[in-house]
Amino acid sequence: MFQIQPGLPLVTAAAMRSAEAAAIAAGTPALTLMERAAQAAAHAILAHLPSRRATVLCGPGNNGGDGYGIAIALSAAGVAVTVAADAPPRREPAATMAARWTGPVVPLDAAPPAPLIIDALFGIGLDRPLDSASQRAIDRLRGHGRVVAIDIVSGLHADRGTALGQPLAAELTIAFAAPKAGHLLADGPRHSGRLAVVDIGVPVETAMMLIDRPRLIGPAPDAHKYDRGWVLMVEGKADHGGASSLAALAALRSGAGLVTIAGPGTHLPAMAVMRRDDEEAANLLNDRRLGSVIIGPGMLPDTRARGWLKRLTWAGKPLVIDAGALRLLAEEPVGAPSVLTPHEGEFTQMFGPIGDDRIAAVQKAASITDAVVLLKGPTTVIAAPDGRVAINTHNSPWLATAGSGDVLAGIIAALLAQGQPLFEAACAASWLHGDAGRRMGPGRIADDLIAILPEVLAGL
Ligand SMILES: NC(=O)C1=CN([C@@H]2O[C@H](COP(=O)(O)OP(=O)(O)OC[C@H]3O[C@@H](n4cnc5c(N)ncnc54)[C@H](OP(=O)(O)O)[C@@H]3O)[C@@H](O)[C@H]2O)[C@@H](O)CC1
Ligand SMILES: [K+]
Repeated sequence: MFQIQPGLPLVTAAAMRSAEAAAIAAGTPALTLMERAAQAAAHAILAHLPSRRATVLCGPGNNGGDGYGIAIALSAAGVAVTVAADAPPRREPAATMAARWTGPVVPLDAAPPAPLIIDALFGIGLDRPLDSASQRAIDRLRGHGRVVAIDIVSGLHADRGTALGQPLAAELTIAFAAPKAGHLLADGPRHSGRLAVVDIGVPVETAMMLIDRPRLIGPAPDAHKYDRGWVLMVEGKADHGGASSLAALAALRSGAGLVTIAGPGTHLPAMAVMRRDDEEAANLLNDRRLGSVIIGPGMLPDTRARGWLKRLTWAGKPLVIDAGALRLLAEEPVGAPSVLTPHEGEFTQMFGPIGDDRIAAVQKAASITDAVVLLKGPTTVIAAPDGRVAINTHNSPWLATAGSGDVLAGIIAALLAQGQPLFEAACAASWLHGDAGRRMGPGRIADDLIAILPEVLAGL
C-alpha cells in the first residue's frame, strides 16, 4: 500500500500576489517582505555561487527592488557590486530599497560582464515580451558570467513558462515562498537551472502542486491478495496485444494482488495473470473485490469497445481510460470515476489545440469530462474536476518509447485498485513511472520499465 503525500505547493502569479496581499494585510509591511527576500537571496547566492564581483540587472518593478536589496547585502559581505538599471523603480517598496543603494549604477547598455550576473529585471509582473533595452543587456551578457535569476528568469511567463523574448538562462533560480508554475513548464526547465525556494514568511495556499515521492507502507501482515487490489484489463486487439500485456504486467509489478485480462485471446503475459472471456469478465464487474479496470491499450474503436464502455459506466468501478478508448469518449461518455491518460496527439483530438497554457487546457478538459485528466509529455500535467492541478517533473526522456504509456496505465490501475483516490493515484503513478524512466538507459524498452518497477518500489 502507498501513502501518497500532497505535493509541494506551486503558485501562479495571481496566487502569489494574493498570498503577498494577505501577508501585508496581516501586518507585515511590503518593504519588510522585500528586505527578507533580498537577505534570503543574498544568503543563497553566497552559499551556492560565491563570487568577488557581481553585476545586478535591476528592472522597474519590485523584482528590481529585490535586486537593489541584494546588491546592498552582497556588498556588505565584501562583493564588488555594480547595479545596471535605466531608471530606479518609482513604486514602493522598490523605490525605497533603490534609494538605499549608494554604490555604482550604470545604464543597462553599459552593464559590465562579471563572474556573477544577478538577473532582477522582471519577476512575476512580466506581462509582455522583454523591452529592447533589457533584451540588449541580456544579449550582451550572455556567456559572460554565471547567472542567478531572482524569483524567475526575466523573460519567462510566470504561469506558462513560455519565453517572452530571449531570456538569459540561469544556473540558479532563487524563488520566493514557492516555485512558480513557469519554472516547470515549457521553456522554464531549461532556463531556470537549479531551483532554490526561500522562505520569506508568506504562507501560500494553492490547489496546484509539484508531485512528490509517494511512500510505500507494504501490505498488512494478514493481507489477502484482494486487499492488494484486483485489476481487470480489457484486452485490445490481438495484434496490439502487447499493449494490454504491458499494462496488465505493470499493474501486477506495481503492487496489485491480482490481474485478470478480459478478452477472447490466448496470450498471457505472466503465469500470475488470469484470463476470462468478455462475458465472464462482465460478470466480474459485480464482484465488490474488483478494484479497477483499464480500457484502451491496443484497442480499436469498435463495437466491442463501445459495449465495454457502456458496461463500465453501469458498473461504476474506477477506470483508467487510455489510447483507443479515449477516441470513443466523444460518442460514448463514461459515467464512472475515471482517469484519462491522453498523450498530446490524443488530447488535441479530444479537446482541441493545447495552446500556450497547458495547465488551463488540462483543467478545462477535467471539467468538461468530469474526470481526472493526465496529459503525458516531458512535463506531465494532471488536473481534477475539483480544480486541483499537479505537475510531474520527475521524468525522463527515456520514457518516450513504445508501450511506455501502457505501463503508466497499469500503474495507475494498481493504485486505484488499492483504494487510492483518482487524483492521488494518477499523481503517484506518474512519479513512479518517471522514477522507472530515470533508471532506464540506451537500448531499454517498455518491458524493461516493468522489470525496473520492483527496484523503484524498493527505493521508496
Ligand atoms: N510576492 C511576494 O510576496 C514578494 C515579491 N517580491 C518580488 O516582487 C516581484 C514582482 O514585482 P512586480 O509585481 O512589481 O513585478 P515585476 O516582475 O518587478 O515587473 C513589473 C514591472 O515591470 C514592468 N514591465 C512588465 N513587463 C515589462 C516588459 N516586457 N518590458 C518593460 N517593462 C515591463 C511593469 O511596468 P508596467 O506594466 O507598469 O508598465 C512593472 O513596472 C516578484 O517577482 C518578486 O521578485 C519580493 O519583493 C518580496 C515579496
Ligand atoms: K528575474
